[in-house]
Amino acid sequence: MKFYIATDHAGYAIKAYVKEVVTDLGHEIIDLGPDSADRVDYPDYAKKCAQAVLEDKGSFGILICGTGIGISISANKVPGIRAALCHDHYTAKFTRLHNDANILCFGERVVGKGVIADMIEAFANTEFEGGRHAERVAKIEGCAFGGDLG
Ligand SMILES: O=C(CO)[C@H](O)[C@H](O)COP(=O)(O)O
Repeated sequence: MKFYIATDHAGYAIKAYVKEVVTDLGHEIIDLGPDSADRVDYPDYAKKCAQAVLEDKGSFGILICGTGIGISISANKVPGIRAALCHDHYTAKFTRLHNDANILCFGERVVGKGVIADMIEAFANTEFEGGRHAERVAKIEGCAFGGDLG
């Protein structure tokens, strides 16, 4: 699998560890910045990662800020992106199974290294289940445009 990763300043410190975990699992990871812990705005990096994931079909993203909230909200403004704010193995597994999430988000100020490694493994090793979930996922884009959900 190929992953793109981006953070804000509050997710910068953990980024090296996350890249190591992804590489150790045998996946590729491309760093979209930032390159220092200087203060930045998370929507800028959410957008960068979301665009990379959409342009590179079949790839996935990892986005990290302090809580994971702002960066996931921002990424989800981009049509076609399903960015999941996860907190544990269960949420990371089920967002692939049921939501076909294409970006994993979490907060550096919220979860520790063990949980992060667990979430990445669950996210990377789980396929979308399809079936009844495919219809629901298809309706998500309807929500994005505020239009017909039927
Ligand atoms: O978690 C976040 C957004 O949801 C940000 O990382 C957080 O708001 C950054 O805060 P500060 O500028 O005080 O470091």
